Amino acid sequence: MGPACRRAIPTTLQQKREGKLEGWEEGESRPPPGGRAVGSSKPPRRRELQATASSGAPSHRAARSSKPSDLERGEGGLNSSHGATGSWRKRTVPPDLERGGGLAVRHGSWAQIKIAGSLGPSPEPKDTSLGFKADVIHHLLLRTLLSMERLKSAVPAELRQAVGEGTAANLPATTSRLLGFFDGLPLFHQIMREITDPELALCRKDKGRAVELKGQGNACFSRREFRQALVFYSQALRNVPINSDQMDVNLVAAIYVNRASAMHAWYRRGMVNASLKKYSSAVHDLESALSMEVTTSGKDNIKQELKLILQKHGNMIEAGASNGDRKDAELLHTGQLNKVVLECIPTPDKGRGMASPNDISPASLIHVEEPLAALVLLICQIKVNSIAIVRMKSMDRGHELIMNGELAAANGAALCSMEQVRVAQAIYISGSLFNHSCQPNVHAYFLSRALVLRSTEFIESGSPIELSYGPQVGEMDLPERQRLLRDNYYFSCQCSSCSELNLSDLVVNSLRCPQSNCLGALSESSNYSIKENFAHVSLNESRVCKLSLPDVSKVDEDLEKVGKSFFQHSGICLNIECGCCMSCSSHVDVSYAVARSCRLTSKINRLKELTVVDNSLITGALQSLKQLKKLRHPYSRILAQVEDTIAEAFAKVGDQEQARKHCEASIQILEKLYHSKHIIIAHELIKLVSILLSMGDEVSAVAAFLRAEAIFLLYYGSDVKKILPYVDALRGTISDGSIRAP
Ligand SMILES: C[S@@+](CC[C@H](N)C(=O)[O-])C[C@H]1O[C@@H](n2cnc3c(N)ncnc32)[C@H](O)[C@@H]1O
Repeated sequence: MGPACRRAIPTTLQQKREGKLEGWEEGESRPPPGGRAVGSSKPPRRRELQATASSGAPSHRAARSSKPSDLERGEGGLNSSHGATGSWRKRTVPPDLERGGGLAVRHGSWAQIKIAGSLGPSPEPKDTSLGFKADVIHHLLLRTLLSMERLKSAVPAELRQAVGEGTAANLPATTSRLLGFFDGLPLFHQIMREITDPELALCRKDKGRAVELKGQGNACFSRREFRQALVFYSQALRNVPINSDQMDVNLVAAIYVNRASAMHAWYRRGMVNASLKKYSSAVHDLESALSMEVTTSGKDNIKQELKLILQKHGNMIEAGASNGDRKDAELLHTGQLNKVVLECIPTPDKGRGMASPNDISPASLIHVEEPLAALVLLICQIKVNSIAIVRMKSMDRGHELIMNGELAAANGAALCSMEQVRVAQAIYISGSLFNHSCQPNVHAYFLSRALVLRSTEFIESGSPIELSYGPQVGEMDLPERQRLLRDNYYFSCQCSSCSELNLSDLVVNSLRCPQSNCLGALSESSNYSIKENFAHVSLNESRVCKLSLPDVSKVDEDLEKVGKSFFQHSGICLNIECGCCMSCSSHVDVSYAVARSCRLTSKINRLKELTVVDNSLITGALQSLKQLKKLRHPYSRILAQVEDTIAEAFAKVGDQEQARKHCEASIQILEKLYHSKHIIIAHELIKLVSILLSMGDEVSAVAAFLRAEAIFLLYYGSDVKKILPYVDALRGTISDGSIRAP
């Protein structure tokens, strides 16, 4: 089914539609959500679309239904006209169709397929040139048109217009023309054969079963399980009797329309989400819609909507709003207008720290502070209570190409790698009251020398507000973080990631279990001794720290698979030495595995040093990758890095399909090590965008870009333009459609 078209409907016709039809027919006692109880005098529900209207969404969007019409008898559903106020409305039926069974087709819009099966006394069924009773023809046509968009898009524009603008007076003429057209269309006959084939459609019918399946479909729809709803509706159609003697016209129509609604739910939900400024959700829904869409015109419409979302998103940044969630955006607004209240509070194990008496929404501006100017020292050695001023530096020409609008021409050769470089060290009086966390909830960056802090997640009132002094979970394992903090800042980290077992630390530098079906991790250097509900971590002989073990009922599936022993043996003493699987206790020779892994990694990394890469080098690197995967844990950082290196090499030789595959593999690992909204994922997604654009896959590029942008906004808010100007340039390029495959 194609998405609702964005075409304006002439006012007079629209007015006719809006004014004409009354009366919801008896039928469904419990329509799917938002569909109004048929026959009820209550106004239809407004929940989602009211929100749409109040968010100032364009009216053509507000007018679309996000519910199944379950109109059953031909008049439920929504009018897809411009100028709607965003409330639910009855679907109106053009006057020309009120006389009996009939249909009108408007290109590109499922919602505009009108069914008027029982609006008035049906005329006597007429035999047609096809030899079917007229009512059967109509419903077979309906079935055809609803389930096979191909047929709909085959109708010439002129005929579509004639049908669309038809009046009661010329109904016989227009429907005859339509039938005449279909009669001469081989595709139509093929579809008719399929529909009337007893094997496929007309035998083994059971109306009771069809009703039951339709009910199950509706129940799924109510729960928003659209895929399953679709399955039930399709099964219902297979069971419903379709012949002139037994066919329950209304039942057939209802199932088709509900099925169409289920198929279309993603699209409509995407539109509603877009109107609510939930851009990430909107992109997800539209991608689902795109994957189900079979027609080129429908796909084009969805792609068009994706681009529009991108533009809207851009406007939102202009307005200073940040992430894609409406609630967050509202909270952010408050947060920005009324500066977040901060309190310096005592903490149990880190001295003083910062918190707020209020909840803080993601991307809120927490703090801005100029340094004590006299004490700004270039790359000075003073570390305690001073903060390193860092800048993001491009490591290749990718960003420059974006800014110049030349990314596509570069054919993915430059992948927009970024690195952080320290340019100065300074003292910030209030800034130095923020404690460190290896999984911070605040991101620190600099506008010139001013320190800016922004929340990257929701922070509950009273919770510690902490930034990272450098080391972070995902980037390095626990012993390394502890060492760095001790060496540079002279404290032993007590943050939550250094106090409780977490997945990332177990896998980041790990070897893989030799048992092929085991996801267990093997540390190459740390030993764990489990006593009661704690794991004591040591490196060689020296103690690193003590971790509490999370409740097994609360740990995620991955952590349980990776470190089963931690949970199975809680309460008793157990040692897990390095080289021993944390899940099944299998052993590997650590020194051999590590040495071989190093050799393989450096072979692959040679690709990075070469400006010209040839295919034989890549083939060698792929072989090394294969071997490396046998040694390293699938979520290990080394694998993420080499996947990234190989992606870049493939991009350089112009094999974008392979570049994409490896870039995506790298992102998947990084999502395990960090989290899906970490800024490192955003930088990787920009590389992916560059690859996708080189492939000419604009739709996927837009989706990846939106994800990246949402993360950047979380970290930099409206400052993203100043810190990462290429993001804005890239958005402009994508949304004005100027990038084409080279
Ligand atoms: C920049 S100051 C932060 C404010 C400090 N807590 C205070 O009371 O003034 C850095 C010091 O705070 C403590 N600290 C900060 N983060 C910590 C952490 N994650 N674990 C333990 N101590 C921490 C350490 O003593 C560190 O040297």
